Amino acid sequence: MVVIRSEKILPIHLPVVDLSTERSMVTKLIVKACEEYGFFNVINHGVPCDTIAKMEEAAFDFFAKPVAQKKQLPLYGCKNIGFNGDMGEIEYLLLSATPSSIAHFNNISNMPSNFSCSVSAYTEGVRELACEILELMAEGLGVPDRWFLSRLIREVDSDSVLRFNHYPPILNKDCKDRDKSPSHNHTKVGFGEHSDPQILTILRSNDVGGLQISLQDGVWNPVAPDPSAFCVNVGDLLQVMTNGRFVSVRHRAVTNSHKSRMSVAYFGGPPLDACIVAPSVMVTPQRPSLFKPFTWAEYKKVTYSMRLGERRIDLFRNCTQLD
Ligand SMILES: C=C1C[C@]23C[C@@]1(O)CC[C@H]2[C@@]12CC[C@H](O)[C@@](C)(C(=O)O1)[C@H]2[C@@H]3C(=O)O
Ligand SMILES: O=C(O)CCC(=O)C(=O)O
Ligand SMILES: [Fe+2]
Repeated sequence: MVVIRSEKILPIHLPVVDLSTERSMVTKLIVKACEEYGFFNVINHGVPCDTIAKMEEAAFDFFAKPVAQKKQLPLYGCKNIGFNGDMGEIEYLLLSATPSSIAHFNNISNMPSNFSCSVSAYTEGVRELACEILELMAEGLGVPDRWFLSRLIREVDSDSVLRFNHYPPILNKDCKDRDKSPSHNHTKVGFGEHSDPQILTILRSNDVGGLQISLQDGVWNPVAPDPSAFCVNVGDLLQVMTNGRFVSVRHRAVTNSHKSRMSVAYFGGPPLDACIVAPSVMVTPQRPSLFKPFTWAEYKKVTYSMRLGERRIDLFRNCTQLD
């Protein structure tokens, strides 16, 4: 029997972390946000407005081009997400963002030069921000090696990715006449429900809402857009490396009926051969090790063989755990 669960929509305000405030305060706030929401907004982040504006302008220019021209770029995708049949009302660009590939963005054929320059500057800015946040997390968690997380995405062979998502406006005609109540939003799924597999995601969007997070099964919490902030979220690997203290929360993006939405996500990932395991301070008799150790190559292989919404992290749980 197929059970159809009705979805509840409850708007939410994410915790806001102001990086210009006192360090010990910031570390505490970040830890609390990652334990309770897996998501937070960061302000006074240090990435220059000009770098963000140039990247966004170049990306909008790219998405405004005719489809035939966009399709010439091998990094471009439309409607199909991944290789396992997932579809969404989305078009996107997916780029490797390792330190060495950023340096070679200019050599990608068909990539307009203003785009590659602005994307390189942006990627360097958000990678630095991701490293800073990972160091604050390590401090907040009381891990003696403050760089145990940031080192993984600073490495030359770190496997990070940059994704530009463009959601054209779509009015869901099926809903139009059926239910006109304001609580029923006439939207379509642009990017289906999933968790991010890497360590940390740094997401930015224009001022159009669409991101929703799920803190409870069957309940979707729309997140208000804030173009002056970065939305940071815990990835699966960080959940493992904190022995489950931080949560990799499922999220999705819906389209807006009237306005174009663009989000840009930097996914900080480690080198393929990095061993993913929680440091000893995170494992105690009260909190035994929840996950088996694995390499990012192993996790990535499983991830890419599965559908977007599948709970891949469960395959790496220790069987003795209770939760
Ligand atoms: C269906 C898929 C797309 C995805 C790889 C996967 O097999 C499952 C995870 C998906 C995801 C979600 C977060 C990021 O957008 C992404 C780049 C990633 O690392 O994992 C995508 C993958 C993708 O679009 O290729
Ligand atoms: O567009 C968004 O706000 C979310 C995109 C996302 O979750 C992703 O790219 O993994
Ligand atoms: Fe995501």
